[in-house]
Amino acid sequence: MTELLTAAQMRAIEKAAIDAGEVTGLELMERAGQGVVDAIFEEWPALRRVGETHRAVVLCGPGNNGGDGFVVARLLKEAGWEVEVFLYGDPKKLPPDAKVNYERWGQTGVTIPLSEIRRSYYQGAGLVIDAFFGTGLARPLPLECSIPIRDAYINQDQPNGPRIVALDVPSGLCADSGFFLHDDDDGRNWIGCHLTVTFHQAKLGHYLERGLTLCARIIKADIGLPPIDRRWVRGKGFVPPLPVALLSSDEKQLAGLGNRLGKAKHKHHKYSHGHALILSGGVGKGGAARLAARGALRIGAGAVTLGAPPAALIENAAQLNAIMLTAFKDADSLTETLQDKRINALCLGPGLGLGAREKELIVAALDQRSPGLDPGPQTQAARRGPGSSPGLRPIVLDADVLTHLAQDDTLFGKLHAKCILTPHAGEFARLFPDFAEKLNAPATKGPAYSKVDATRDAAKRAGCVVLFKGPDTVIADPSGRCSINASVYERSAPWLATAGSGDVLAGFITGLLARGFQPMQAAETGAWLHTECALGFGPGLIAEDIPEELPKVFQKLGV
Ligand SMILES: NC(=O)C1=CN([C@@H]2O[C@H](COP(=O)(O)OP(=O)(O)OC[C@H]3O[C@@H](n4cnc5c(N)ncnc54)[C@H](OP(=O)(O)O)[C@@H]3O)[C@@H](O)[C@H]2O)[C@@H](O)CC1
Ligand SMILES: Nc1ncnc2c1ncn2[C@@H]1O[C@H](COP(=O)(O)OP(=O)(O)O)[C@@H](O)[C@H]1O
Ligand SMILES: [K+]
Repeated sequence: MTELLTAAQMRAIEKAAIDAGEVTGLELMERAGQGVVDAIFEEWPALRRVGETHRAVVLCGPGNNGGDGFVVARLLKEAGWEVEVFLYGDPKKLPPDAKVNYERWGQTGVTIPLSEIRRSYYQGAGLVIDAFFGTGLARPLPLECSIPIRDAYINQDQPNGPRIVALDVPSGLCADSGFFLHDDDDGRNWIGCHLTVTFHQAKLGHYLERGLTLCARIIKADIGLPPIDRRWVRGKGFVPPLPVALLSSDEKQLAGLGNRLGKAKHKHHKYSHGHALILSGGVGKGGAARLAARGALRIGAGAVTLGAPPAALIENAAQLNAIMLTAFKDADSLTETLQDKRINALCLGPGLGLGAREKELIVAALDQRSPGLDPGPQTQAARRGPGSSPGLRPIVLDADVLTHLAQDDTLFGKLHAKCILTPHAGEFARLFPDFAEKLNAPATKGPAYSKVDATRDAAKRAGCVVLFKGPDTVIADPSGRCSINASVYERSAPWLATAGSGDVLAGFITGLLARGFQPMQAAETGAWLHTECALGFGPGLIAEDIPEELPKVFQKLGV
């Protein structure tokens, strides 16, 4: 699984390798620069053609990101390019490795102070290298630096305008949060690029917030560092928190998922695949719950029952076939239904309603204890896992339930380790106003408080898994385990932002819980499959299409 790193984790990995004598900082910088040049030629093979004049403008900053820029300048020059290098800052103050590369570059070319750059420099340039700031950005991007990048961006519209390549991160972007650091609204955030080449591992900021649009495309250059060492993570002092997993489509992850999803195959009857109960709202309000129910059934729950108020039974009966239907007059009837130990996962929220009856239903669902509860097919794993609390049913809490929880501290206090909260940004802000305020405050200093921080804090406070939706869906549990399901780059599916899509996601997760998945695993797998369905269907997708795409995704996974 791909791990996303913070700037501090990246520095710690680098330091450990250097301290162990495995590599020097200078070697890492050389490999970084070489990795960038290789990535550029791979991305745009025409730039490699010999016998043609190619020109590059390299914009260097005062730290090691600038040092990488000097290496790129030298290597391009060695490949026959005309190269102009500009430096923001005082060359005498460059850190040691960057200074060595500044001097090496000085043997073949000149370095011009950034203050002398003019728009005309971009004319005829095939490449602009943004090496102002990387993981060390601590304050907003100086205007002096953002203007040249903006000018390059303007020039890109000219015939043969330059391709802009960001080293590590587009300068100005906080590598931990994906926020653009700024202290006012003066247009500094006019940055962007065509390609971001990062080193060793991608950083959190590439997959969060503005990073999703500013990085354009990410290539990871291998600079020969070892993977993050688990012992450091467990040992005292090593840059906690844990690295964040990126839910991607790499082969290892696909094989693991296929394996897990395929596990229930050989069970004997429908109830050994679990039984999910989804509560619906009143008359005319059942669509969201029906979408969730369809999602739960398609994802493999053996049986799915929709619980509706008596007045809404006929309306639901007219629309459901494989999904069973039952009436809940009040909380007592829910408690009675929950005597059925085969019901092993619940979903409350989509279209449920905001009245007193619904609140009582939530209390009944959260309070229920059933000592003989069937934990589902993956019994052993479920018993061992952190969310295992015998007798408690896993519950997905979405939509209206999140509003109830935001309004009532007692209700919030009833959350337990088998709950999963699935807020979108608005719901998150109602539920966790203090974390949302920190998250939405202007990001002026690096590292800025991120969506990962907010989701981890929320999971800790709630004592359960929180899945914070968006194109960058962040999932965390109270222990700090965290992952991102990012619908960007090769997994971009903006058409997933369609009415009812979140209800289907809630249903997917509920169905996986019924199948015995642990809460964190159910949330991660549900979110990943949700995006895969959208990718498989393509534009034009409506919420009803999402569950119907699952069989094809399963086929691809070999389930
Ligand atoms: N880690 C690794 O394994 C490898 C890392 N490598 C490369 O190193 C990069 C990280 O280098 P880095 O730590 O020197 O930070 P970088 O981003 O160049 O900037 C720091 C400088 O900028 C300054 N400064 C900050 N904000 C500012 C602002 N707004 N306005 C003005 N100044 C500001 C800050 O000054 P200070 O805050 O101390 O005053 C400091 O002088 C990384 O992204 C990658 O490209 C590779 O070589 C391969 C291996
Ligand atoms: N730009 C986007 N790209 C990909 N997925 C998105 C995007 N915007 C939202 N989503 C996803 O779409 C779903 C929307 O859910 P939600 O906001 O609850 O909508 P609804 O209430 O209409 O179902 C979530 O799973 C979210 O992660
Ligand atoms: K940069």
